[in-house]
Amino acid sequence: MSYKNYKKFESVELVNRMWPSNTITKAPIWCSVDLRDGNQSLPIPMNVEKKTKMFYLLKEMGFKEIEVGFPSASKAEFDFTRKLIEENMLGDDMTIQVLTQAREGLIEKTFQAIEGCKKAIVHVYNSTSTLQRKVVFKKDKKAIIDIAVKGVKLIKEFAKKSNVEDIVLEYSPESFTGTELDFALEICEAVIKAWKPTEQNKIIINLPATVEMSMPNVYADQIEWFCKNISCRECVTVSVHTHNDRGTGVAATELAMLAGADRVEGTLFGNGERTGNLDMLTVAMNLYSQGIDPELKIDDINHIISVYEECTMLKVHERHPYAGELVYTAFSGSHQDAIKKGLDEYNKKDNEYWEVPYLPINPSDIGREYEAIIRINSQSGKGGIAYILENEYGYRLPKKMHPEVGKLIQNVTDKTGKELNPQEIYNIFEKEYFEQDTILSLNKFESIIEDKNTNNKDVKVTVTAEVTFKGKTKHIKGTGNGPIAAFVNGIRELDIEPFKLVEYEEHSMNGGADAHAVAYIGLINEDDKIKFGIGKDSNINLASIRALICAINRHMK
Ligand SMILES: CC(=O)SCCNC(=O)CCNC(=O)[C@H](O)C(C)(C)COP(=O)(O)OP(=O)(O)OC[C@H]1O[C@@H](n2cnc3c(N)ncnc32)[C@H](O)[C@@H]1OP(=O)(O)O
Ligand SMILES: CC(C)C(=O)C(=O)O
Repeated sequence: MSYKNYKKFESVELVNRMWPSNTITKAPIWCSVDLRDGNQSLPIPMNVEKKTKMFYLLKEMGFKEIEVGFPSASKAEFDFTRKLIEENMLGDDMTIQVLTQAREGLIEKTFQAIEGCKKAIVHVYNSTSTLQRKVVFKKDKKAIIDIAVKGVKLIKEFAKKSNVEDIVLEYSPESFTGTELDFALEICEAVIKAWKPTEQNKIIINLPATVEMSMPNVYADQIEWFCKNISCRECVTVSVHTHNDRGTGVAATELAMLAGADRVEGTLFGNGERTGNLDMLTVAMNLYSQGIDPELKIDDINHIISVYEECTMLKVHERHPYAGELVYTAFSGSHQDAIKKGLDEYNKKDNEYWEVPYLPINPSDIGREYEAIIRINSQSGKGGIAYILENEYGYRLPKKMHPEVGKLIQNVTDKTGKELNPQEIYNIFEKEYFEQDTILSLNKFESIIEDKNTNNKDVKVTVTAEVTFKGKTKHIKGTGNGPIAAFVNGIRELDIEPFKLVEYEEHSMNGGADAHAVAYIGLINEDDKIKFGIGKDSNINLASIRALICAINRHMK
């Protein structure tokens, strides 16, 4: 490796740079190039059937401008464009965009492809970069301008003859980021002069980072410089089209929007040449998470992923922003703890804004509500485990019980090193608290409130019960100010190590006919060790007694 083989990207001389102080307040005009730029970079390009499927997805999502292909490139591209038009697949408010090189035969074929369409954007490009002028075209600047202008004039002629009611021209100085800015401006001015746009019939000038060559702030400088220097700015829709070679395609687009871009081209999940195009979904979700309407329908991200994966045969990465399988999941203890507390707090009141630690958006906004937000492995903590037991199984463990249950599960994840799914967690929990070998068990139970007329303080409860203790049947009787106290007094005669009841919580579970009470009891023994028991029953008194017996058994085990 030799870093000396590479040259530094020159910064832009921009006086009174404005974009750093600007803010984004609305969605740009979106244009999906999935069916063209996305398609041209696939090992197996989409056929007409897959393009149709992808088209309907983009339509459903609310894209009004879609680059449907490069009709002069192949039969599939041409046939798909025809199908769209002939089968009337476009919505009234939609415009198709078609790409062509600035070559007569290709332009002619492009116009044949869009025959009969109401409105179309004809997108013509030629590379303008210093490098491509030298090594690909071997032409000077004037000759490169000639290619563009001739192409535009041809489009104008074909447009006059065409039956398409409304034709918008888009011109891309391809490899804009590798082009001297003054030359990019010069060629665009020549194109504008040849096309003669007006405020009502604007031209789209698309400034692609065909290859991402610099930091996103430099791209923003290029866009601001261009917007400030182009004549007839009001007749021009400035469009950006970034790629992701340095991994900053999203950042470059967002800064370009600050710098004056009106329109954004990109693809779903950033499919496209090499490292891909701009991921439009990420930009849209970034807007959404700042309280700005993205003007795209993204509320069923799983559906979008499934159509995308089927059509492109690519996979959305597990860590993909907003969409990846793991992005709404926390394995690590401190994250889980904070998420659980944040969700508890959020669900308590009518909050105006979503604010939950580690979750920039509410996953349910994009249809991810059924996903396990918290997943458990050896990095996880008690908060996450408590979250699973509560959310999946309805057990609201007392806070003081979390360390005990956490340890129970962590012992298993430490041993196996594997992730435990909720069912596996529940199985361990159930075995520990409901299916343990018992030293003490309850066979029959009856409680009588002795003095109904006194106020609560003086209520006396007498409990009679049959229990099995160390394999022998025993009948016990005890009195106390409640069923638990009465039962505790009743079992004093058994040979049970002394304990003190220090924690008690209860809640109901499920509803209607299937309702249960769940009680949690924490006992400390003479060594000051706390152990919890859980009891579940349709009767709250019995739930408490069962919790007490469970805690005793766990202590004596
Ligand atoms: C950055 C981008 O994504 S741009 C879009 C790129 N997408 C695609 O290329 C996908 C579809 N393309 C194709 O199927 C084919 O390239 C076609 C059908 C368009 C053209 O095919 P061909 O003419 O057989 O081959 P090819 O593309 O190699 O043509 C290169 C010639 O066109 C010239 N050329 C390349 N781009 C342009 C342009 N935008 N305008 C005018 N001429 C161009 C080249 O200089 C070269 O000229 P030469 O033959 O005199 O050396
Ligand atoms: C045709 C142009 C806009 C392009 O796809 C690119 O430069 O990446």
